Amino acid sequence: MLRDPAEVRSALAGRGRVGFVPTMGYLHEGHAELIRRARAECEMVVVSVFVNPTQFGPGEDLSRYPRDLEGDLALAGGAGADVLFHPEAEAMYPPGYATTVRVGGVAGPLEGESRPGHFDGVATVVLKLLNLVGPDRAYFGEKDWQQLAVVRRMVRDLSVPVEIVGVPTVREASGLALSSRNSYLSPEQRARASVLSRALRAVQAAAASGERDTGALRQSGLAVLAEEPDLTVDYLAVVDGDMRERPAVENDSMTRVLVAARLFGVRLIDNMPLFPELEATPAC
Ligand SMILES: Nc1ncnc2c1ncn2[C@@H]1O[C@H](COP(=O)(O)OP(=O)(O)OP(=O)(O)O)[C@@H](O)[C@H]1O
Ligand SMILES: CC(C)(CO)[C@@H](O)C(=O)[O-]
Ligand code: BAL
Repeated sequence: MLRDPAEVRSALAGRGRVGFVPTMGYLHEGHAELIRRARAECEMVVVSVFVNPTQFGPGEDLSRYPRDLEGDLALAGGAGADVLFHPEAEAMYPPGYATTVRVGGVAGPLEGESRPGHFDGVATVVLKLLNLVGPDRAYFGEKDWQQLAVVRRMVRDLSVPVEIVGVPTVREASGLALSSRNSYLSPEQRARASVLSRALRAVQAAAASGERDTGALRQSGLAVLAEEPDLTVDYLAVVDGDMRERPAVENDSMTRVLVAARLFGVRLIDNMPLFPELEATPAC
């Protein structure tokens, strides 16, 4: 394990192609899938575990975010990581730190509206981590679809020399997307949280039966979410590859349905392609 940001690059120098998996820890099988993909494609695999304070808003769950460094070391190593990078917040943001990366466009709607400043924190820490590690490829989960779009935009706009790889969402048998925040839920609550993926599938089914009106597609998902009395919808949106909602959807592999909702006080997000049969991992 490495803790000093100044040491990471030198530890990797001359060791071949580097794959990087940035995380906030409390690793699960979703993270393991990213690490295995990196292991299959790169000579060196670096996983970072850093609960980045700048991407949490006031009143969000920074102080109670789950942590388990021993478990993370075991899971990351088991999935094929060579190095676990776990910096201190003070080392990443030393006194006097005064720079923020702000992505426009794709970062604006949805999570951008619900969590003001969130993507500034994500973009800033991801750029710092990419600069510190210097990977050839960096792996991000499709579970955070908008985050993946924000990172791709930033990397293109700032000419960061890295290939961004998106990895499909790993789910429980119930359909629930794996997420560190699922640990806030009891087993019974977790079973009920599968309502999110059922809502997304209902939207897919409506599209498969020919519906193209965005409002009607949304309604088919909202109707499923309404079956769960303890759920508050934050958003359910059908968007294009630029995260824009349009009156009618196009039969495009980048058309996506995204949902965010609060269930038993826990904020969960998920997404699926509207036309799964067209799904193609977008080129870097
Ligand atoms: N179920 C999953 N399948 C694939 N990738 C995932 C999954 N869950 C998380 N990831 C990816 O792992 C990386 C690190 O995510 P993070 O550490 O925030 O985990 P998380 O489970 O998404 O946590 P949170 O509950 O805070 O959203 C991100 O690129 C994220 O998209
Ligand atoms: C990309 C990331 C590690 C930045 O802190 C975080 O947003 C996450 O875990 O998805
Ligand atoms: N996986 C997204 C990180 C966050 O919610 O802050």
